[in-house]
Amino acid sequence: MARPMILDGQPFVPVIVLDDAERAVPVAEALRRGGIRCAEITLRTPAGVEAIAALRDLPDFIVGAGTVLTPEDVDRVVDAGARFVVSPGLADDVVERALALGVGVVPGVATATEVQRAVRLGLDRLKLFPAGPLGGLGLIRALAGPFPDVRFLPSGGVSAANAAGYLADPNVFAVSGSWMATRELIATGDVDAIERLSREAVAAVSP
Ligand SMILES: O=C(O)C(=O)C[C@H](O)[C@H](O)COP(=O)(O)O
Repeated sequence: MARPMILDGQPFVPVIVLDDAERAVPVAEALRRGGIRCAEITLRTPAGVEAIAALRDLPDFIVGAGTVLTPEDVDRVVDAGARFVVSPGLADDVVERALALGVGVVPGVATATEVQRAVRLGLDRLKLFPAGPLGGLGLIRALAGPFPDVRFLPSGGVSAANAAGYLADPNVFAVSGSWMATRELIATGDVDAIERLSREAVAAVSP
């Protein structure tokens, strides 16, 4: 039985890479108009922390941080208002700091060894990264054998074409990716496309 978590009820976690923090609010509002109410703002760009701060008080929207690599990263994104942190890989000190601060934490795993270590840290929601190259649903099915209580957030190669397939798997709690708000759409300010792609993603999994 999975413990409650901040991303419950959010099947899509957009991965947002911002070159300019001023784009954060228009992008998040476009996601929200399309029916997506959370985003992972990556620390891949220097604008990341400022963008998280810009979104912390946006109503009906959960902001988190991605590419969180160190405990110091956890501190600065939580200070800025992040309510969950995501990492590409598994680092015990990052997980421990996030748990101590009481924010959601979804580290990346790619092997059974890493799943086992994450479970021992007390986690049952893990990002599978990079999901596509690693084997996608086939790997999730295989890992669900020894780890039936673990639920995954596939990321890396998730698209409009395969998102619904992932989400139909009982060991997937959400999918993440950049396809509905690519760096290019963000840079050109094409919020209409971001809204449309978000709406299409949501519609594809709605009953
Ligand atoms: O930035 C991070 O911290 C990451 O872990 C990587 C992202 O989750 C994937 O790069 C998203 O993959 P795409 O949807 O294929 O673009």
